[in-house]
Order: sequence, then C-alpha cells, then structure tokens
Amino acid sequence: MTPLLGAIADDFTGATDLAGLLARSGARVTLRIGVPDAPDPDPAPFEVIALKIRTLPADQAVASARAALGWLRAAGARRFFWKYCSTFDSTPRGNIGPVAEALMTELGAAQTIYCPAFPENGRAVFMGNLFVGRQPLAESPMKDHPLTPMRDSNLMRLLAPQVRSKVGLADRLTVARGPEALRAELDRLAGEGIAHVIVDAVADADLQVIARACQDLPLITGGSALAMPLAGLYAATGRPKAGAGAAAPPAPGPGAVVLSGSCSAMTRAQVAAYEASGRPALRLDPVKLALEGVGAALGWLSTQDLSAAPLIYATAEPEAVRAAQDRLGIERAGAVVEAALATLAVAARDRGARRFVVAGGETAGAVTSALGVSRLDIGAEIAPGVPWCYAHSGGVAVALALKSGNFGQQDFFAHALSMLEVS
Ligand SMILES: Nc1ncnc2c1ncn2[C@@H]1O[C@H](COP(=O)(O)OP(=O)(O)OP(=O)(O)O)[C@@H](O)[C@H]1O
Ligand SMILES: O=C(O)[C@@H](O)C(=O)CO
Repeated sequence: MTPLLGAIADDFTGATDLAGLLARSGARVTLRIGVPDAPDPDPAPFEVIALKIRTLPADQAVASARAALGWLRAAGARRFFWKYCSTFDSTPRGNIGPVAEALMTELGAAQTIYCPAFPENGRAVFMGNLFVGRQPLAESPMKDHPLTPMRDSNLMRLLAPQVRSKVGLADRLTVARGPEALRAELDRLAGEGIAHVIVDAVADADLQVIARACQDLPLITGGSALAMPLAGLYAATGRPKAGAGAAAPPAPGPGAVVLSGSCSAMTRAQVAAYEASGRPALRLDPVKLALEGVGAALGWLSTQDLSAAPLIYATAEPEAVRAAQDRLGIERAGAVVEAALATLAVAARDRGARRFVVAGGETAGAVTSALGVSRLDIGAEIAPGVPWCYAHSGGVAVALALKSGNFGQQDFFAHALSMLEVS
C-alpha cells in the first residue's frame, strides 16, 4: 500500500521513538536505517527513515534529508513528517530549520509548524518556550549536552537564525480554542508571510487539536508525540491495516549487552542503577581510547558471560565530559567513543549477543551502522518513546532497544532486557 505518512528522523533513537508512537495506531511501521538503495514494492502505512544528521554541517544534513524525501515520495507518500528531538537539539546553524526549509521547497509548502512537545516525557511548549519537566530547556540538564548544549529555551529565537523566512507563534490560548481557531491563526500568520510557526502544546489534548488542524499540511515538523494523533487520524481514513502494529520478537537468544554513550542525566542514573544492581560493567575513558585504542575493552568483553548482559559505557558527568573534550576536541571525543562502542557491539554480536540495549542517539547511529542493520521492525514499547526493534545483523536475528538519552525510568536497562528474557 502507499504510505499514509513518510517520516524523516534526524537521529536513530529519535526514529525508533517516532516509529514506536506511530505503531500505537495499530498500523504497520517500517523503520529504514538510512535511505534504502532500492524501492520497496510493499511499503508500510507508516514509513520512517532514520538519518544521523543532527550535528552534521547543514548542507550535508539537507542533502540527506532530500534523498530520504525522494525515496518516500517514490514509495507513494504524499504527507511528510520531519522528526527532531523533543528538546529541539540543534547546532547554532541547524539542522532543524535548514532541513525543514529544504523539504518545504521540495514539496511546494508555504508554511509548516514546529512542535517538539512530548507531554508523556515531560516536554511542553508554552508561549514558544520549551520546558523539560518544570525547568526551562536552558536550565535543564540539556544545557550540558556534549554535542548540542541548549542554552536558550525560546524556540523562536533558536529557529530564526536557522531559516530564511519569518518565524511566528501559535500560542496555547489559540490551541485551547480548538482546531478551527488554530487553522484560522495559521492562515492569518501565512497572510503576514510567516512560514515557520512554533505551536504551543502542554498536554496530549493540545497535540490532538494540532493534529486535527494540520493533518492536511504536506509537511509537519516536531517531536514524536505529535505524530501519534496524526497516525490515528491517517489510519482512520478507511484504508486497510497492513498487519498488526507491534512486531513479534524473533527469539533472540540469551546473550545481551548494554552500550551507553549518552551522558544525559537520565542515562547517568540508569547506568548507576544497573551497575549498583551487580551487573558487570566497564567504563570507557575517551582520552585513553584515543591514545590506546579499543583493545583493552575488547579484551574485557571477551572474558564476559554475555548472559549476564554486561554494560559498557562512556557515560560521564558534565565535568568529565568537558575534560575529555578539552583534551581531544568535542568532535573527536564523541567520535572515539562512538567508534569504540560500535566495534564492541560487533564483537559482542560475534560472541553471541542477540539483545542490544543502546543509550544515546549518536551512539545508536554508530552501533546500528556497524551492525549493518538496514531495516527494523517495531515491537513492544519498553517505555514511552522506546520500543524493542527487531532486525538482522551479520545473518542473525537481533533485538535492539535504542534509547534516547533522556527517556526511560531508572531501571530501564534491566526492565528492557527482562521483557525479552530467554529461559
Ligand atoms: N565521556 C565522554 N566524553 C566526551 N564525549 C562523550 C563521552 N561519553 C559519550 N560522549 C559522546 O557524547 C555524545 C552523546 O550523544 P548521544 O546522542 O549518543 O546521547 P544523547 O544525546 O544523550 O542521546 P539522545 O540524542 O538520544 O538524546 C556521543 O557523541 C558520545 O560519543
Ligand atoms: O525526541 C526525543 O527526545 C528523542 O526521540 C530524540 O530525538 C533523542 O535523540
């Protein structure tokens, strides 16, 4: 069937987040890692392409997003979703705005909306300002993110330098008046030449209103949560459902590994809880990795019983991250960690690991690429925005939980693994 929605995600955990919430509609969701080389004769109702473009130079990000759009259009999609982080992570120059503007041009769209709100995970947009729980974004732990530190909470100010056309706001007071009022406000703003509209949302009911008002736009942009009511609306358009939403696990075997390159506050708590529960764990030091390579970590892994699901992490407090970045540079510090975790993932698979819990979007991108995964089927949700995903890697069936840095409860790693426990 032709896809009801074609989505492009700027990182891999973001893509599984989106795919998991689309799957709540009950319709089949296929997640492609990167732009497929060939068309698929049987695309799913919801097609998601995962890119790793959040921190790339804007021209490269735009080129990848255009290629993804081309594939989705060729598959028959006519409505599109540009998914970025619920904490609006971007470099100062992009890539949220440049990609949105490029997709708008391709689609002939005069206006689009931006709504990163994800109420279930504590992300709310009010008067154009993004909150993480009760904290403004710039006062939340996101201010210390290793690659995209967010030091402003105002989405208009963040977006304006990233786009050529004018940025405006449809605020909560308008959203509270319902879909028709929001539609009228978007038309009024369009009349003023405003192409990029931040839309407030603090609760799921707001997302329902926004979805109803905007469902016919060729391009919608936002966090994953807005796609959830959209999926419900599109899936209810009377087309047959192509298969059930959640895929079944492929009996992945007892070996497991947890790999964490996320330094978010929630991941730090999850790493600490997992280690405290007595699981084997190895901490990676980026400076040591840069000087000595990954050999010692591979040696450690080779001695581990993978049925105990060992943890390997570079996760560290902001001061330690800054110290590594001062020594190596921001990019190199991230890259050595990503490369090491990717190598360790392949080594773990070759020793029998079949379940992989991976924390961090950039990290997940590096790991899935190294595992040679090109397509994921979406399974049961472990936590809001984190489903188990099933794939093939090196000829074997594997299960992957790609966890966004800030998602999940403290016991996430053990909880995820227990869902696919093999006796
Ligand atoms: N100790 C460290 N020092 C410096 N950089 C690190 C360290 N540990 C991890 N990193 C890098 O920090 C980056 C973390 O980004 P990543 O996207 O993986 O996590 P996240 O941003 O918390 O997750 P998400 O994007 O899903 O919210 C990666 O590039 C990783 O390699
Ligand atoms: O939207 C989110 O918060 C996540 O899906 C994400 O993009 C993390 O990288």
